[in-house]
Amino acid sequence: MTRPPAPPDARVVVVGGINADLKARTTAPLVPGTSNPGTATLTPGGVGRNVAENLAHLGRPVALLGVVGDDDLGRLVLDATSAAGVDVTHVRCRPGPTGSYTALLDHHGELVAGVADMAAADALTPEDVRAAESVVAGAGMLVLDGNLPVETFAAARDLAAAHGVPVVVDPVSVPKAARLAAQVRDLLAVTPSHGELAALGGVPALLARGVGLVWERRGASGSVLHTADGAGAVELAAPETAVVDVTGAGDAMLAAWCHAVLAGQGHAEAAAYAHEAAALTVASPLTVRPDLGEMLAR
Ligand SMILES: Nc1ncnc2c1ncn2[C@@H]1O[C@H](COP(=O)(O)OP(=O)(O)OP(=O)(O)O)[C@@H](O)[C@H]1O
Ligand SMILES: O=c1[nH]cc([C@@H]2O[C@H](CO)[C@@H](O)[C@H]2O)c(=O)[nH]1
Repeated sequence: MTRPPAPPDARVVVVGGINADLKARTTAPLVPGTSNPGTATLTPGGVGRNVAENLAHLGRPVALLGVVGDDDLGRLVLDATSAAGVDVTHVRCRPGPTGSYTALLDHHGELVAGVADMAAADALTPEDVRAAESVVAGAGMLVLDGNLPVETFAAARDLAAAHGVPVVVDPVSVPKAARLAAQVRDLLAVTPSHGELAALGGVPALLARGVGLVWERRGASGSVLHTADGAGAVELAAPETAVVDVTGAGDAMLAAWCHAVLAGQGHAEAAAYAHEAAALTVASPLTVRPDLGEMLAR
C-alpha cells in the first residue's frame, strides 16, 4: 500500500529488545578467577529500547513494543523508559526474568566478556505485533531490532507494508543477521556492519530485494550509503571524537537518522546528522544521552 509521506511530527514505533545492562569495570589489571576491585552501573538497555529512548530525547513521539519480565528489573527499566518520554503502554509483561546484558570490562574499558539473556525479546510473538495493528498503522516509521524472533520480525514487516509504513532494520550482529537474511526485504533502510552485510547477502542482493538504502556501518571509519537510484556509494566520515564508551552509539545513530528523515531531510543529510548523534554518544559514558537533542541543536 502506498500513502502520502508522513507528517514531520509523525510517531515512530520501535519493536525490539528491552534489557537491563549491568556493566562492571575493574580499576586495576584484571585477575581472572578472583574478585577484582572495580565499579559497576545498572542502566536501562536493549537495542530497541535504546533507539526508542534516543528518539524521545530528540523530541520525536515514539512507542515501544516488546516484552519484559515480572521482576524489579523490568519495573525499573520500564519506569525509566516511560519517564524519558517513550510510550510503553504496549510493552507486555510476562512471568520470568527481564532481558539483561551483563558486561565485564577491564581497566582500559575493553570488553572481557558479555552475557546476554534475550529470553524476553524471544518471547515477543507475531500475535503481540498484530494485536498492536492500530499503533503500527498510525506510525510514520517502524524500526525493527534484529534481536526479534524471525516470525515476529516478518509479521511486523508485513503489517507495516499493509499500512504503507516505511521500515528500518538494525541487523544487530552477524549471527542475528544470518538468521534474518531471507526476511530482510521491502524496507526503507537497513544498517549492517561489514560482517552483517555479508551475512545478509551483500548490497546488490539487498537492493534487488526492495531495500531502498543499505547503510553500511564502519565503526570509527564512518559509513557508506548504497542506494538503488544509481547514485553510487556515498562515503561519510565519522566525526572526530573522544572515545569514552561506544555502547549505544549505533542506537543513537539509527534514532537520529529516522528522526531527521521524518523531519524531511534526505538520506545522506540525515546520515551526517546521525553520525553527530553517534559521536556524542561515543564521547559519553552513558548508553543513551538524555541531552542528545540539546547537544545536536548547538
Ligand atoms: N571508536 C570510535 N571512534 C569514533 N566514532 C565511533 C567509534 N565507534 C563508533 N563510532 C561512531 O558510532 C557509529 C556507530 O558505531 P558502530 O558502527 O560501531 O555501531 P554499533 O556496533 O551498531 O553500536 P551499538 O550496537 O553499541 O549501538 C559510527 O558510525 C561512528 O560514527
Ligand atoms: O548480545 C547482546 N549484547 C548487547 C545487547 C544490547 O545492545 C545495547 C547496545 O546497543 C545494550 O544496551 C545491550 O542491552 C543485546 O541486546 N544483545
